[in-house]
Amino acid sequence: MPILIMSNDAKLLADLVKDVHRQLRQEFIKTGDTESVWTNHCRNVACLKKYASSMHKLATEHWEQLRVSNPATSRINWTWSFLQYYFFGGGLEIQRKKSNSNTEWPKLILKESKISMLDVGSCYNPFGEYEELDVLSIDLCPAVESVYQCDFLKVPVGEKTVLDGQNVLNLANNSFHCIVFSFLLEYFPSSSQRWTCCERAHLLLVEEGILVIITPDSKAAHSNSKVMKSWREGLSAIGLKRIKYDKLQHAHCMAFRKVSMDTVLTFEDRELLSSKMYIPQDFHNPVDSNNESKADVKFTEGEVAEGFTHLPMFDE
Ligand SMILES: C[S@@+](CC[C@H](N)C(=O)[O-])C[C@H]1O[C@@H](n2cnc3c(N)ncnc32)[C@H](O)[C@@H]1O
Repeated sequence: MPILIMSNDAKLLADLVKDVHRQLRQEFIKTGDTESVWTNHCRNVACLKKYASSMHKLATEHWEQLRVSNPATSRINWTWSFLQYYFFGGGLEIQRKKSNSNTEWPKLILKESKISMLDVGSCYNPFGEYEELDVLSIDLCPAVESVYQCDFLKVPVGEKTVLDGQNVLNLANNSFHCIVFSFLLEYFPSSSQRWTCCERAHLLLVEEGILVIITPDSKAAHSNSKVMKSWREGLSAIGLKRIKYDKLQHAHCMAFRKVSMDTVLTFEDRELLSSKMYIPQDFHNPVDSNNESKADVKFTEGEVAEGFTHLPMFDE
């Protein structure tokens, strides 16, 4: 297996990206106020732009080399090959048979044989290269012109998808065959924001549509199996059933199938399910002793040390 040796340039870029994640977490731990931390972050245009150009460069100039030398390490290749299997290679029919229910599944219609994809936190539109995908790429701060500006946490969801220039004004319910969160969820400092993203994905997907979640981790699969299990349980409670999991060299790659339409959650349900979307970094800062959700998750010191402390392709 080829080893990724990070050049000095790649390390600087990765440090910049990691620093933004770290600062957001620190602000959140200090104030406990997700809303104000997020609003301030979104106003910091200089920081967003620096992040966007660093991430773009890191992915296209450095990680791309690894993709070419060892395609099996690529989150982009993994996603594409899973979508081909599911939508064109009989995977969807296999899932219907497996579910063993009498559900009358609606016909899943591909427009002009294309899979409509929403790539959230796209940055540089990595899925734009595939002709069979009709991609709407969105980002808080796009690095390239083909990506639309949109805060996925806040954008209204309704009847239609409405674009205005380079901005997304509205996203349509039940309209996407696939939604991708590639290296997105760990950007957020709170598990409630990660949960909001997943609930929104559920709303936006057609029935039997696929949510792909990719999260960085260079450790062995078992090191964070507890975290991945927790995410799986949370998402299954709203009818997003995990049907594929692979551990790549630097990432966990997962596909969730939307198997049910309606989920009515109480405030308490939502609190509990949000807490399932934790990442080990949520508990790293020693000043977070007031963080109540800490009591819900028991990590041994070893587990914390083995956790996502290595934000993989960012750390090596
Ligand atoms: C680590 S980068 C991942 C880029 C790309 N998906 C990849 O796999 O290389 C995370 C991206 O998520 C974007 N992002 C963070 N919060 C977002 C939000 N609320 N709405 C849209 N994009 C967001 C960031 O601006 C950043 O470009």
